[in-house]
Amino acid sequence: MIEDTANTIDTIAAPATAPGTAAIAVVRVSGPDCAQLAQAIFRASLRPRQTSHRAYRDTAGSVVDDVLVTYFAGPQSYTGEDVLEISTHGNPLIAQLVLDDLFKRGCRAADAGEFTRRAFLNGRLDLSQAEAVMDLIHARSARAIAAANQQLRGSLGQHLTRLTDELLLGLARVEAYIDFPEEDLPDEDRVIVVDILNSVLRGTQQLLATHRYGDLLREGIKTVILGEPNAGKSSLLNALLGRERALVSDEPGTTRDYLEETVMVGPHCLRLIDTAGLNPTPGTVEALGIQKTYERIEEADLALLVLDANHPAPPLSAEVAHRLNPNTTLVVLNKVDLLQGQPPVAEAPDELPALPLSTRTREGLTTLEQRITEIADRFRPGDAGDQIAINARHADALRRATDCLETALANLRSSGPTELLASDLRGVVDAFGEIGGRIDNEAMLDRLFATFCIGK
Ligand SMILES: Nc1nc2c(c(=O)[nH]1)N(C=O)[C@@H](CNc1ccc(C(=O)N[C@@H](CCC(=O)O)C(=O)O)cc1)CN2
Ligand SMILES: Nc1nc2c(ncn2[C@@H]2O[C@H](COP(=O)(O)OP(=O)(O)OP(=O)(O)O)[C@@H](O)[C@H]2O)c(=O)[nH]1
Ligand SMILES: [Mg+2]
Repeated sequence: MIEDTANTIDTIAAPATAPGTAAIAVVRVSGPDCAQLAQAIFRASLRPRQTSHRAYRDTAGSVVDDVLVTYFAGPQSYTGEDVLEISTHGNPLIAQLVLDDLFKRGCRAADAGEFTRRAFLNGRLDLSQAEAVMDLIHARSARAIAAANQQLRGSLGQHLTRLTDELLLGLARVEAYIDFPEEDLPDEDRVIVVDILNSVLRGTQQLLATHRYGDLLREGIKTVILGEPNAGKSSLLNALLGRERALVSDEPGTTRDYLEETVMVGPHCLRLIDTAGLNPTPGTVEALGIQKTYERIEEADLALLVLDANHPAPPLSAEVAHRLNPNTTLVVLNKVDLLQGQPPVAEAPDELPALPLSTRTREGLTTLEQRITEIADRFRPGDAGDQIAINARHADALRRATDCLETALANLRSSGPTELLASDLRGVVDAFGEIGGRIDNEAMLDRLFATFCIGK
């Protein structure tokens, strides 16, 4: 048992790799006891950041496994603390024996996210980077990985630092006048501060505009497949998915209730929703299904309208037509394998973009995937630069920042009290700081004011 030292930080341990049989399993340990643990378990002092091949011996001195072990001396580690990484043979039982032994030696089981939490608390990552680690692990598309990678490298933090620095220049001018309550903010300062606030507001709105794309990346692009009964909607879902997920039959009205599946299309993740066919004269149950189809169209980011290419397209009902956005709708003229070289009979309604396809021969499927990718890429707002895609927590903070900025601008227009103006600007600084998890804004302000000349 490791003695409890004056240091109250626990040494935590947990599997770092997923459970199950694999080539290797990694157990990660972080905290002040790592060096002592390494000495006791491997009977050697490990050189930091060098991987050694050792026998893992438990408290009884028996060899548990033949492992590779790496010791990281804090603060040069992922968590900023001393870290041990132990790679065992990839049998979950072996990893469990190692963990049990580590617990016997005084380690505590790590809570979910605790290694990254420690990295944040030790200043290795800001909060948006810590979130990016989680985003990376859960990313379900190449685009989502790219965005999370950028955020992990600090892109969002850098944007916010720029906006904060700009704002602080304005705040400094305002603060300078708080000490002279009898004097009003001079006009030349007022103009400068208004410019600054407008510029920060624009930057904030650019970041906010990436929220929808962030949601699409994190949750997948909701793509509804709709169309007349028997057109091949379920067959299209199966074709995109690459497996027979949905029931397919030559009987119209096969799909009664909608069903949803996640699929990768190029670099994007789609939440594909197969719906009940739009029968103009439905039975009772069918009508319920069609009502649900309308609701799914309403919520969708993207719509695939499937028509049978072999006969004229039925007119789109008003309920459907008004819910379809021409920029995010593709018409699939299906079953072109039956056309025998003739052009499609069906025409896309309302000049919607259409493409021929056969779920049977898979002709046109690659083109469809490309077109979907093009539309999905357009969801990414261009003006916030690179790959920023904020999450709901960021959006919440940025909305509060926007409110404070707008109040501050109104205050400047009406020559309101300088104290209130300063307090609103501090509100913006706080909201920006919250995104990076910065608690101590006061210290940041002190640092900046120390370099800024406010003695007018
Ligand atoms: N084996 C292993 N692979 C891994 C991780 C890990 O913790 N262990 N990571 C965890 O998720 C990611 C890599 N992230 C890491 C980030 C920083 C440091 C680190 O030691 N940083 C030190 C040294 C700087 C350097 O040499 O790069 C530091 O920041 O001071 C390690 C891993 C993905 N792959
Ligand atoms: N020849 C040919 N037949 C197809 C093609 N795609 C689908 N089918 C057939 O068309 C019929 C209907 O297919 P489904 O996928 O069930 O059609 P659906 O649109 O989901 O139909 P409902 O759920 O009833 O609205 C089935 O017999 C399919 O095998 C195709 O590209 N070519
Ligand atoms: Mg169907």
